[in-house]
Amino acid sequence: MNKLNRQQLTAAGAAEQGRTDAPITVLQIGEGNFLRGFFDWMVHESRKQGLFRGGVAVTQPRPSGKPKIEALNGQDRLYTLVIRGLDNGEPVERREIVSVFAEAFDPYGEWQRMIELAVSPDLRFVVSNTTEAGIVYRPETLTEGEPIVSFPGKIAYLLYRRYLAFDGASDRGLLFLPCELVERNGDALRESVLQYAADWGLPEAFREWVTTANRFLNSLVDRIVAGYPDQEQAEAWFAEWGYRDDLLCVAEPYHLWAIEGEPELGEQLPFAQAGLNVVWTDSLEPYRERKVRILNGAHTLMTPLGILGGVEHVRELMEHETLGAFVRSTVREEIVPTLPYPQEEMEAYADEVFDRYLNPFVRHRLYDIAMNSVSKFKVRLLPSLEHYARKGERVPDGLAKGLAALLRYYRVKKDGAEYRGTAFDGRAYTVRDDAEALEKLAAVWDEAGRTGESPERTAGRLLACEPLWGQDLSQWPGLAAQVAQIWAEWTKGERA
Ligand SMILES: NC(=O)c1ccc[n+]([C@@H]2O[C@H](COP(=O)([O-])OP(=O)(O)OC[C@H]3O[C@@H](n4cnc5c(N)ncnc54)[C@H](O)[C@@H]3O)[C@@H](O)[C@H]2O)c1
Ligand SMILES: O=P(O)(O)OC[C@@H](O)[C@@H](O)[C@H](O)[C@H](O)CO
Repeated sequence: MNKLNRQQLTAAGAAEQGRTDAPITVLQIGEGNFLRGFFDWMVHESRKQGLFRGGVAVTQPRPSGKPKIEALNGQDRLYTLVIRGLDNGEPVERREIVSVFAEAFDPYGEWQRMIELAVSPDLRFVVSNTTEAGIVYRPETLTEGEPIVSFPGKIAYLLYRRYLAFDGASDRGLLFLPCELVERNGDALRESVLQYAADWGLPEAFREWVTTANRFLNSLVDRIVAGYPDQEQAEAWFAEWGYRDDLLCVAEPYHLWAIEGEPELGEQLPFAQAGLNVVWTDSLEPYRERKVRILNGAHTLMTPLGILGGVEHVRELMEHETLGAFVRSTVREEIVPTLPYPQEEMEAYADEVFDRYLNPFVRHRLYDIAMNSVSKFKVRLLPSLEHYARKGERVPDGLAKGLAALLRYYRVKKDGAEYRGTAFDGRAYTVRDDAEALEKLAAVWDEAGRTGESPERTAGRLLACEPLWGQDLSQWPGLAAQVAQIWAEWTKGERA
């Protein structure tokens, strides 16, 4: 069977969407599922209605993402998005062949192309999704002619080339739309960019231009994009559609993009006009906190415990008698009360989220959600624990159990290039996270194994890893003992 290619577009009568002559107005840093199931789909929907004419050039943010770029090019830069789930209680299943990519290339191999795009007069938007680990400042040397590794470092250099190319013209700045679930993601990106500019001694006038001629919009994205489905489902669809698609992606119907900015910006990005749930607001905070702390927080809460207990998907976990009840009660009784907004609204959102988790058509793998769980914990769950610690109260049981599970999940050993842990039933799993985080946590667990120290001491040393948590959690009275107590219960076989 053939791979997806442009002929299928023609067959689907979608020639207009298949246009390849639209100018590239968007540079996309991120080839992952989320952007394909969210931003690119929005561009696709807007193009279908003739509201947006630009094309997207997509690049991967890390050298390791190259295979997906190659896979995209291997199918004419097309992919299929299936939107599946309950929409206002009604089951929906829609298939779209998304054709917004005018180019897909490896910025590490084709650095010159990246620079050409950066200085293109057509370019107007830069969209990104590099996970929380991507918008991070890590000192890096600037060597002319060589690609910059980090995402914000790349932007700093590319913006400098644009500044030089247009002689610092104030109308040649770009609109940045980072989708990372980082608090005030636009501000965070801008600050990192400025830090690189300062490190590299770029002129003050350039730094001024970065802040005055460019817009780094803070935004909050909300849609569960589960990515590639189970193979059995994929094969059934391929047989039905008559083509194979390595980049097949499944998402739920629900979507929300809250963007902090004046509504007039919507004229440049006409997503709301296309009928999409895109909200321009002057205050993102309520949207952000509600979503990150409840929806993402609950994901981060359930993931380590689920994987350790041999559960594979979110829905399966929510249907599990004890684990599902654990998640619901921790969210309702321990997370919702920490949010400074009307409680009824927060409870209603939590219930809506539980329903989304139960979407019978989306199989969202805990293992996918588990990637980079350390930085996710810091942003998504730790603020809820802090709410209690700040008041001098003990961390409530559910949140403490989530933390204990996270630390136990990171009981890993290096095995070749991977870090491997062992679930409660002895099965091995691989943990994907920042190398420094893995190295640090593995070292603490290794020492614990060698010295036979008390579990409370091990918990204390894990909690003291300040660079991982942003603070020394071992200083919170009683927390190490609480974690050790939960581990002891698991050792006795009380695991749910
Ligand atoms: N999938 C969803 O439902 C969803 C919903 C909302 C937000 N998000 C955002 O998407 C992220 C996960 O992306 P996905 O679902 O597309 O998964 P994915 O695995 O398909 O893609 C992850 C992307 O992040 C990049 N990345 C990973 N670690 C990085 C690092 N250290 N530095 C730079 N880039 C890095 C990868 O190269 C890839 O492009 C989340 O962290 C969140 O910010 C996802
Ligand atoms: O996408 P991640 O890996 O940052 O986090 C996993 C999930 O919490 C996340 O994808 C949610 O499903 C999403 O944020 C819903 O909008």
